[in-house]
Formats: sequence, structure tokens, C-alpha cells
Amino acid sequence: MARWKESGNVEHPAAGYRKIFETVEELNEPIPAKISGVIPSWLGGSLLRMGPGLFEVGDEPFYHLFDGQALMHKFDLKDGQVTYYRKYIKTDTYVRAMTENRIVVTEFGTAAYPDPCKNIFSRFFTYFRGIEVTDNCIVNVYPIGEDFYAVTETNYITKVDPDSLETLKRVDLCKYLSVNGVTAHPHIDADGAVYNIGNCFGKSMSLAYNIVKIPPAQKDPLEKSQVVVQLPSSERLKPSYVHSFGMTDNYFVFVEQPVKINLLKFLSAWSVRGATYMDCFESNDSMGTWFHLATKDPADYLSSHKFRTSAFNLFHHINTYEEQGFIVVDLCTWKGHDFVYNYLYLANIREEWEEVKKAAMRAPQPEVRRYVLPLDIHRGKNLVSLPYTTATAVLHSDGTIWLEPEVLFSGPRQAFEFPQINYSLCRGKKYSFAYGLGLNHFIPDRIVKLNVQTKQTWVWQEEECYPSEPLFVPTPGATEEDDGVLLSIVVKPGAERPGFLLVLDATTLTELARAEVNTIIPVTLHGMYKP
Ligand SMILES: CCCCCCCCCCCCCCCC(=O)OC/C=C(C)/C=C/C=C(C)/C=C/C1=C(C)CCCC1(C)C
Ligand SMILES: [Fe+2]
Repeated sequence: MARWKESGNVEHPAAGYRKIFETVEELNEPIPAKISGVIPSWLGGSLLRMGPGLFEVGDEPFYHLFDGQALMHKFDLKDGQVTYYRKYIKTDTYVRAMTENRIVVTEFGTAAYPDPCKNIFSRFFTYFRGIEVTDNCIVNVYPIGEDFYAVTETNYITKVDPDSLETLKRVDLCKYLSVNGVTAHPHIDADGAVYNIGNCFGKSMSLAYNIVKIPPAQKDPLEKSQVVVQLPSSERLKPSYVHSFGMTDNYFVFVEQPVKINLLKFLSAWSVRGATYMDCFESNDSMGTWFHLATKDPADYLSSHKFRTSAFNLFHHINTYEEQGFIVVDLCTWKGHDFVYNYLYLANIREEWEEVKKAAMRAPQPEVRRYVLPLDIHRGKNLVSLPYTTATAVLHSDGTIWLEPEVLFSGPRQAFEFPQINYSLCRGKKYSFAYGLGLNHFIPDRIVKLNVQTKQTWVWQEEECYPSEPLFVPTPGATEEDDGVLLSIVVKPGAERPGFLLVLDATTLTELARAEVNTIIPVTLHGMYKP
């Protein structure tokens, strides 16, 4: 049973959230959903989402939230009817695990061990064959040209059929681009061009972050992809972890956070039995956070702008835009340099509610922040003269520009995360509304709308319900930014039909409809709506 605290926050003493971290089977065919309420007649298409679905192989458990094998989900909406379908993506990692009934490829926080059946010599050679990077595409799915790819953050992306959910082929981005991996959060321009950012370890360990561009639809857009701009790393041999970046009509914004990948550890870890990606991260407790700015066309790094602020973890940019000579950067931050992923081991998030809360008390605290970067750098007290923000930027004598944010949303251990906007209308533009998943001590238990100009919030929440990232779908021909619906997959463990697609009116966050199915749906991270 969920209980409401006086402060307005919900308590989860029955720990029903554990259900979203349990293994499920894929489906042989789409299953019909029972609809209550009214689905707008114009809403026809597919909600596609990615997440972990298999949390152990044989008797070997995965340990981290980002290790379970990639399960692709689809809710199809047509003529007021809804079906639900899901399939495991047949990545090399998954197929080999199924074949050998054990974890074969090391995941984010789970190590693979050599096959105990192999003799000592072949085990030795498997061990030193080098880094076997995972292609477990649990994080997101997005279009490149006419095709759809399920992705993680490594160099492997997996082409999928968005109708049948069949796995088509694995693509190695290293064949096309000088990157070791790219984020699962590309920006897609109105013309379909895909921009992304990734770490590049380069020859002789020279380090950089590369921003790449895949041109708009043509026969094989990946063949024409290129690195458009290279940004330097603050520290040799230690690039920062990057999960997303900002883009306006004319600029790229890259936030270099104090969560670092120690490349020496990374390269040596793989010869240490039992090491994982998680073992390669460390926090830099003195650098704070650096903002980098580059122009888009022609792509060029603005090396003279040394924007600095205090330490935070960053996973998700909300939106970035230019106004009157300033770049406004809205972010979901976590205060401090302690890595938030340290708190996302399955053993921790499957704990009893009181334990979950205790762990979240020790973790970095979430805050939605607005930073404003001035393009014209001169001496003076505060370089930010935008009338509507309290964010500041001050030029110091050493040439750095110290940034202080305006807080857009803050609640103790209540995160506004997995942000979404009306992307087709507002990407890189001044905007008013962000939609997000509310995390209560890391447990997703509400959907929130935030007016980033007035800070007004709206909430959808229901007893014992665990929603996912809300995707905004605009009403055809809409004139208002928030005229549309939000789609979220919700799990209500005790219910007769425990999984449902929730359709909210994005203006008011009131429920329009739900389409319920007779199955639990495990946690999903990101996804897209395909009209
Ligand atoms: C939906 C509700 C979830 C419930 C709890 C969530 C709490 C969330 C709190 C903070 C927000 C975090 C957002 C993270 C979102 C996400 O999707 O993260 C998934 C990221 C993954 C799976 C990353 C994988 C990255 C890999 C394998 C990187 C590998 C590499 C290195 C580490 C260094 C060398 C290069 C290489 C191989 C790319
Ligand atoms: Fe993400």
C-alpha cells in the first residue's frame, strides 16, 4: 500500500516498485489492451520503449540497473484500439548468453567470467582477446534516416524493425566515425540530420569529445557521417562521462562533469577478473563542472570561453536556446561529484522502502537548474542581463567565467528526471514546458509538468503506480506549446491488469485514457513515439 505523507510525498511501504525490476518473458504476438476513457481519435502510431527485461541468465544474476538484457516494448494505437507487444533484442550479448546459459559479455555493473567448461588454455586466450564491448541496447531507440536503431552508449547500435520488433543487424559505429561510443540522446534536426557526442580515445591516448553528424535521409546516411567538431578533455587520460548534450540553432553545449572514466583503469580493468565498467569511474573532487561551447555551422570550438561552476552529475539536458546574446541551458542536475550510478545497483533499489530512503539520503541531491552563458565576455559584476532569470555569470581575473544557476525545481530527494519537451516545436528554442518522471528517493512514482518560466508544476500520481518517462505527442495543427498528450507506461503491481499505457492531457495532466494489459512491464528508460 502506498501512503501519503503530510508533505505531499508518497510512501511505498509495500515496496511494489520491486516488480519493475523483475524478469519477464517476451510475447509471441501483440496482446489487446482494455481501454478506459477516450483515446484522442488523431492518436495513431506506436510508442516504442527500451529497458532491461532479463535480470539474470541461468543462475547468474545481473547486479546493476543497466545490465539486464534489452527488451523492446511497443504499444500500438489505431482507431481507438490498443495492443501491447514486446521482444528481446537479439544482440550478440543476448544470443551468446542464451546459447551458453550464462553471462558471456561484461555489462555495466556485472562481470562475465570465462566459461568454466573450457580448458585452461582456451580460457587464458579468451581472457586476453581484449575488450569485448557490450551491445546490450537497453537505453533508447531512435531513427537514423528511414531506419530505427536500439542503442546503449557503446560503439554498437542495433537496427530493429519497429513493426515486428525483429532484430535486423548490429552496426559498429567505429567503422564510420572516430568515436569509442556515443550517447543514447542524439539531437535530430528538422531535416532529419542526427547529431551526437561521444568519447574519442584517439591514437596515443590523446583525448577528445567528438560531436558527430549523420546527414538527413539518403541511401545509407551512416556512410556519410562525420565528426564535425572536437572538444578537448579537461584531464589527460580521464574523459568525463557524457550522457547527453545541448544544441541550439547555432551552438553545441557540452557539460564536462566531474564523473570521470579513468582510461588506465578501463584498459587494465579488463584483464582483472571480475572488473566492470562501473569500476572504471572515479570522481574528480576539485574540477567542479565545466561548460564548453562550440558553434554549429561552421562547426568550431570556442576555446576562449572558460565557463565553470560547482560540481554536479548530469545525465539529461532538458533544452537549450539562444536569446539576446545568451545561451540558456536547462538541466536535470544531481549536486556533488559522487557518481549517481553508484546508487543504482539492483540490490539497493529492490530493498525495503525504509532502506531505499536511507540510501537516497546519502546520494547526490537532484535539482532542475538553469545556467546562462553570456556570449559577450567583458568585465563587470554579472554578465547575465536577461531580465527573467536570476542565473549569473561573473568573469574572474584568471579568465574563467563563474556561473551560478537559477533553480527551476527542487524538492528533497524528489527528482524531476527523464525530461521531455515538445521537441518538434521547441528544440533549441525558447520554451515554457518540460515534462518529467518524478523520482521519489530514486523510485519513479509520478509524472510532473514544469513551467520553466513560472516554475508552476502539475502532477499525475496514483496509489501503487510506477510510471515511466512521459513522451509528449502534439495535437495535429496545435497552436499552443502544450496542446497534446503525454504517453507513459505505468505499472500497478496489485491490479488485475498490472501494466498500462497512460494517456494524459498535456495541458492539465488529467487522465484521458488508459489501456491495460494483463502483464507486468519492467522498467523502461527511454523511447519514442512513431506516428
Ligand atoms: C525509469 C526509472 C528508473 C528507476 C531509477 C532511476 C534513477 C535514475 C537517477 C538518475 C538518472 C539517470 C539517468 C540514466 C539513464 C540511463 O538510461 O542510463 C543508462 C546508461 C547506460 C546503460 C550506459 C552504458 C554505458 C556503457 C556500457 C559505456 C561504456 C564505455 C565506458 C564506460 C568507457 C569506455 C567507452 C565505453 C565502452 C563506451
Ligand atoms: Fe538518458
